[in-house]
This record gives sequence, structure tokens and C-alpha cells, in this order.
Amino acid sequence: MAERKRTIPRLTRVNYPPRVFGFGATFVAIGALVVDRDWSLLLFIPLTLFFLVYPHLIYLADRLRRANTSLEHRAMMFDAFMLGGFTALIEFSGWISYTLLAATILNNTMTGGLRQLRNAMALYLAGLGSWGLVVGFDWRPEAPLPIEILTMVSLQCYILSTAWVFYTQNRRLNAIKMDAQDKNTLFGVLLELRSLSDHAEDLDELVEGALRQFRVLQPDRSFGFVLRDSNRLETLQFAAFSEDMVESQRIWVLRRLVRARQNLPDGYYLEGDGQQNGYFVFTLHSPINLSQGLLLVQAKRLSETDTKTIGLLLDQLGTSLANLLLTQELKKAAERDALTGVYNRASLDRDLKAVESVRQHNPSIDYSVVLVDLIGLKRVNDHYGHEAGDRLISTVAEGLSAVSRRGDRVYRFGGDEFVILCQDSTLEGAQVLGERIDRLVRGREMTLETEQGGSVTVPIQLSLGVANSAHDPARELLKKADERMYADKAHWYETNARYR
Ligand SMILES: Nc1nc2c(ncn2[C@@H]2O[C@H](COP(=O)(O)OP(=O)(O)OP(=O)(O)O)[C@@H](O)[C@H]2O)c(=O)[nH]1
Repeated sequence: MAERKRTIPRLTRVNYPPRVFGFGATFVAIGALVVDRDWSLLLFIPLTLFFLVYPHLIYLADRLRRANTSLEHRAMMFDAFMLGGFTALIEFSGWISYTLLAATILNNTMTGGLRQLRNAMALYLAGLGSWGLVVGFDWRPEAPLPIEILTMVSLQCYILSTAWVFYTQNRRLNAIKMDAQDKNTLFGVLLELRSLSDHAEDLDELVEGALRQFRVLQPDRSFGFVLRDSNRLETLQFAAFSEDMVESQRIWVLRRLVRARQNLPDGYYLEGDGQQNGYFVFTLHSPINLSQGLLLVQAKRLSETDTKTIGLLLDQLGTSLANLLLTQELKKAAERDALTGVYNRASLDRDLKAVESVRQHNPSIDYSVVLVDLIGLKRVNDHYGHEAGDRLISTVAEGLSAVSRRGDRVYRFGGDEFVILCQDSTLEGAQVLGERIDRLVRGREMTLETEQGGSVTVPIQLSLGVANSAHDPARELLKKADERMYADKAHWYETNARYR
């Protein structure tokens, strides 16, 4: 049924009610005049055919032609011509003439604007003139009072029915427009969320960007996003809120979540109190490692549309988060050493190029490299097995990372060699780092499990070499550090001859 209604041209649907009403009213007015003036009752035949039957025939014909409006346009012109003709036929009664003319003009202007109005007026006058020539002009402005009243009332009703059709059409168009605008904004926000997952560097950037986008869509609501440990739900791991949320609100929400230790069903309501607004809680369905993601939406009520929209946003946020984590994993795999987690050789090459380029533009900014070699790895491998050797390497990497400053980076250069790159550092600064390694890592004892199932304690033996860009050319920096590291190693072997 709805399908059939949709295929009827809009113009036909708009025209049908006013036309039926206008023609019906005109039929009553002219009919009354026919009776009042004792004209031939045979006149009722064309009157009935034109005023009562014809509007329905046009509608039916339009319905059959579905989306084609050409018939309706022609019918409207024909209406104007015929109404002009009837005006002449009933000998120019003033009010009736005016009613017919007004009906024609209104209907045509409403659907076709000024051009249609002009055409309708012309055809009306043509009909009036041609029938006037046939039946003779006999101007009779006076009509009996009841007919005048009937005509006036009909005209008013006709105008009202036209206005009503206009009003309902406008309302529908407005609703469609608003809906389209909302969908457009939603679409834009979803696109933004997608692109966020490509550009965001970390969780903070992604979630804060997403919350800003949520507010584009629903500016009068506050939003929050929380990650909690899936195994210990009272442990919150991450929280971000839309900028409008004040500190006290944030703390209130977080406390409530810490207390709500169980899994919360979708749409769970954190009831507000006198000062605080309530929040709806939605759970992110896509898995984020071992965390559970919760979206908080500040609202008193949520409509079905709101809930659907939030579902879409949540899905997109989940996908973006999963993308971000995957990208981070891939990035990590590409730039980190799998065994130790410190940066790999490829990252060292890239970072060395970067610091050298900074130094070329700012010659006063020097950098240092510290080469660290683990002594005796082969021995550990041979005596206690490869796994023990791996543990030794990892422990050294951890130690080096722990003693490095924030801006320094540790790289695994080769099997048992590490490099620490110190940006914006003097030779003396790097030597201080070398001393720290000496003090805190070198010589430290660690217990290794042997392949035989026992355990053995071995000291961490290291040799170091330091070089700085202010003293040696960039191309030779690593070579210089290597030479110094070998000298240090030779010295170590001299003083620990039994290891040879
Ligand atoms: N367990 C383990 N061994 C490795 C790894 N990478 C390289 N090696 C081994 O480490 C040993 C390094 O040998 P060497 O260069 O002679 O080092 P060293 O025994 O510490 O002796 P010097 O450094 O010369 O004092 C080799 O036997 C490599 O096979 C690794 O990832 N894990």
C-alpha cells in the first residue's frame, strides 16, 4: 500500500484534495444558481461530469501513469480553460466568477509558481472569452444572498484546504531536511572517527578526538571513555572525558565506576544525585587486549534514535581502537627487537640519520653514541644453553634502559652488542652515562637456569665505547665507539685473563 502511494506523483497528491473540494464547492454554487434561476436541469449533466467526476478521473489516470506528471500539468491548464468557459456559460455571476478564478489561480500558483499562474489566467480568460462569444455576454453581477454566502464560505474553505495541504507538505519536507542534515553530520563524524584511527599516535589522541566528535553530534551532552581491567573490573586503566566535564564530575563518575565492580548491561544508568547528572554506560564490544571499554553518555533520557546513533559511534570507536592497537603492534614489530623490546638496528640507522640532520641545521646540537658489548655470551650459551644466553641479553637490555635518561634510546645493534643514542649530548654527558652503566649494570650478578635444570649465578660483564659528534665525523661515530669498546674489552681480558 505504502509502495503504491509512493509511486503517485507528488503534484497529483498535492492537487487532489483542493481540486476535489474546490470543484465540489463550485458544483454546489452553480447548482444552486441553476435551480434559483430556473435554468434547464440538463445543465446538471455537464456540471456533474466536470465538477464531480472529472477530478477523480484525472487522479486515477495520474495514478496509472505513476511518476509522470505531464498529464497533471495539462489537466491544470484544462481546468483553467473549462472554468473560464463555465463562468461564461452561467452568464458572469460576479461571486461565482471570482470563486472559479480564485480556485484556478491558487491551485496553479501553488504547484507551478508565477509562470503557471500567468498561463492559468490566460487560459481562464480564453475559456471565458470563447464561451462568451458562443453564448453571448450577459453581465449579471447580482446573485441571491444565500448563493453569495455559500460562495464565500466555499472560497474560504478552499483557501483553508489549500493552506493545509501546503502546511503538511512543508512539515514533511522540513522533517526530511532535518533528517538529511542529521544523517550528514553523523556520516561526517563517522568519517572523522575512521580517519582518527589512521592518524592518532596513541590512545589519548584517539579517544580525546573521538569524544570531541561525539560532541559535534550531540553538543549538549558530556561524554567519557574508560578502560578497566577485564579481570579486575574495579581497576581503571584509562579515562578520558569531553572537555566540558569539570573535575568534580569526572571524579564522581570514576568513583561510581570503581564501586560498580560487575559487568554493566548496555544502557546501564549511573543515577545522578542533586548536583551530578546521571550517565548512561555502554560497553565496547570489540576486544581491546585485556581491557573493557566503557562509553559514558550524560543524559536524563535517551531516545531510540540516540541509542542507535551511540551504537554506531561505539562500533566505529571500537574499530578505531582495534586499528590503533594493531598499528602500534606492527610499528613495534618493525622498530623493536623481538627478544629484548629495545629498538632494533633499522631504527638506529633511521634515528642516526635524523639526529645528524638536526645537527647539520643546528651545529651546536651534538649527540653521542655509547656502544656496549656483552662479554662472555658465547660461554654462557655453550655452558648453560641458549635460553640462559637470551635471559642474559634481556637483562642487559633492561639494565641499559633503566640507567638511560628519558631522551636516550637503547638499540640492539647485533647479537651481544647494544648502542645507546644520546640526543643533544656532549662527550662528557655520554661518559657520565657510561659511568652509570659501569656502576649499576656492569658486574651485577644474575641467576640463570641451566639446561640441566639447575641454576647458576653469573656476573654481567660489559665493555663500553663512547663517541660524540663534536669530536668525530658522523660517518665514523660508530666506528670510533667500536674501537674504544674493543680497547675496553682488551683491557678487560688483560685483567681477567682466565676468561680467555
Ligand atoms: N643466546 C643468544 N645468543 C646469541 C644471540 N645472538 C648472538 N648470540 C651468540 O652470542 C655469541 C657472541 O659471540 P662473541 O661475539 O664471541 O661474544 P662473546 O662470547 O660475548 O665474546 P666477546 O664479546 O668477544 O667478549 C655467539 O655465539 C652468538 O651465536 C641471541 O639472541 N641469543
